[in-house]
Amino acid sequence: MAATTHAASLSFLLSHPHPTSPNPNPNPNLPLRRAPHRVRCATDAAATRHRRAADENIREEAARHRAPNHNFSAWYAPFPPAPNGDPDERYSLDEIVYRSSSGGLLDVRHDMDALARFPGSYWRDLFDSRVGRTTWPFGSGVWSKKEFVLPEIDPDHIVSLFEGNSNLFWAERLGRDHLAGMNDLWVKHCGISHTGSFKDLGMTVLVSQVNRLRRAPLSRPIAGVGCASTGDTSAALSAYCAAAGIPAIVFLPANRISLEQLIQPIANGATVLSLDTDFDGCMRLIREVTAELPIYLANSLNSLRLEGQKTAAIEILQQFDWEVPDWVIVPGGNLGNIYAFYKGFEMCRVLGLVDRVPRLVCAQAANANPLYRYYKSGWTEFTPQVAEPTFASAIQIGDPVSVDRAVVALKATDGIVEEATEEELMNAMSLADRTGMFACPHTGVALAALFKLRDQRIIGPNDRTVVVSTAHGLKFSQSKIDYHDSKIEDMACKYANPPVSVKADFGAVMDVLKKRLKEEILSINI
Ligand SMILES: Cc1ncc(COP(=O)(O)O)c(C=O)c1O
Ligand SMILES: N[C@@H](CCOP(=O)(O)O)C(=O)O
Repeated sequence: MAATTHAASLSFLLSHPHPTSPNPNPNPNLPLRRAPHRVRCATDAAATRHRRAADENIREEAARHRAPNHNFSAWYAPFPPAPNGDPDERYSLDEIVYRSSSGGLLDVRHDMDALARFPGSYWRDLFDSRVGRTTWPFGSGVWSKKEFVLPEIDPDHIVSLFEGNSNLFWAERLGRDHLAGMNDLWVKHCGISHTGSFKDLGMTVLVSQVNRLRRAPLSRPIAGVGCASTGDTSAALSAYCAAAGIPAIVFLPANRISLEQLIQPIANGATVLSLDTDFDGCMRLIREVTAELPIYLANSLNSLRLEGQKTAAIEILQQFDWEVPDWVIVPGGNLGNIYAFYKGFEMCRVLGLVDRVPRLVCAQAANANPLYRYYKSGWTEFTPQVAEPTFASAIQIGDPVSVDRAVVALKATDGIVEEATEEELMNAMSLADRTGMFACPHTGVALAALFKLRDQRIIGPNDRTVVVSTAHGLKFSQSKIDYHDSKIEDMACKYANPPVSVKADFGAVMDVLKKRLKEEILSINI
């Protein structure tokens, strides 16, 4: 352990150090300047003022435009700080460590004093100036917030697939017609992403740090990166490792993930172990294996992942022009993401980008609801469970590693935990699809929680509410096929919309359409 003499000062959990001197140094990243040594003709110069030379790639260009070092830094510290523990316990991010000396979780802490030397308006403007560009690495929604994520990493070590910057969808019809006139309902589509889930946000950070560790001068002996997965972490890990040329090893519970998820690591060249156990069993095994072999652990037990995932929260604020929504609803499984959202919102509050944080709701499948039960016990008793199968298969987790992180997030935001039965989550997903989405069952869990909280009038009609969609619906097409085939035992499948088989004959087709469109046709008097 690299204990230092510094107090583990200003964590973001402490109260807000007021932003002091504006000191907004000119943004080092924009506009891009041409290399002085490259000569272009005068007519070309105006048109291509912002373009790099043809023989230079965007990494090389970024290397020429190195941002000044403001001494921003980050390190690992125990989570939560142990009351009787060593207040100076901290570890460099270049160490390979997943647990504190007492065996607890770790958290990435930032030097908030250094960041707070710039006012909130500086950070808002800087982040806004980077959106939607191709500048390395800031074109990524994660790395556009690099100073809040991994401030010290060299851009040349970053492994990015330009993740983030995901769509924030105004769910106009779902809110108005199906949620008693909600007019400010939004869905943050984190699943419209490179590998089809929000895991890309964390994986770019983790794999970038591994890339840094493996390369000179650190040259750490890391043979590969491994994870246990319900299908999305494995897809993201495999893609980022393949992009960086690093071996990936994934442990999957046999027959419990979708075909679309399974094919992703196979296609990306990962070593795929299909194990005859559930996710919690895979998690136990990967922890044992990474303790024995030089394989770096990529699950969210590793707090680096959450640094990337928290940028989705910052992005939501940015998309609302730095206005804070009232509610954010997140489906929860291993429970890293709910904490990541809290961390992103809280960091923006502490640094003065916004003045409050939203209330968080964690939504669980009733078949895999250890957090919900804990919440209902008044946070008195946490009991891990053997999670039952659920259509929201990526959250079939009974012993979540980040349960303590989730509790901190929920307590600090006056949060709520809700659950959804299989029928509730499939109906919520299918109803959302009928209003133009193509949601995954996990998003269905979050939507079902919204329906309940709206019914109970806990969420009001004008509350600005964001539902976090965590994966792309196309990854879970079999569940939709079963639903629309009404093939699910004990489920009415009330929004099923099976295709109609019709003879290829004009009269037969007309009969079907007249029957189907009867009311619409009558209303326009054809
Ligand atoms: C699609 C999807 N949604 C939600 C979750 C829950 O995220 P977390 O495990 O961070 O709670 C996961 C993974 O667990 C997931 O893959
Ligand atoms: N849904 C996850 C489960 C593992 O979660 P992690 O965030 O701890 O990696 C998956 O897709 O594997």
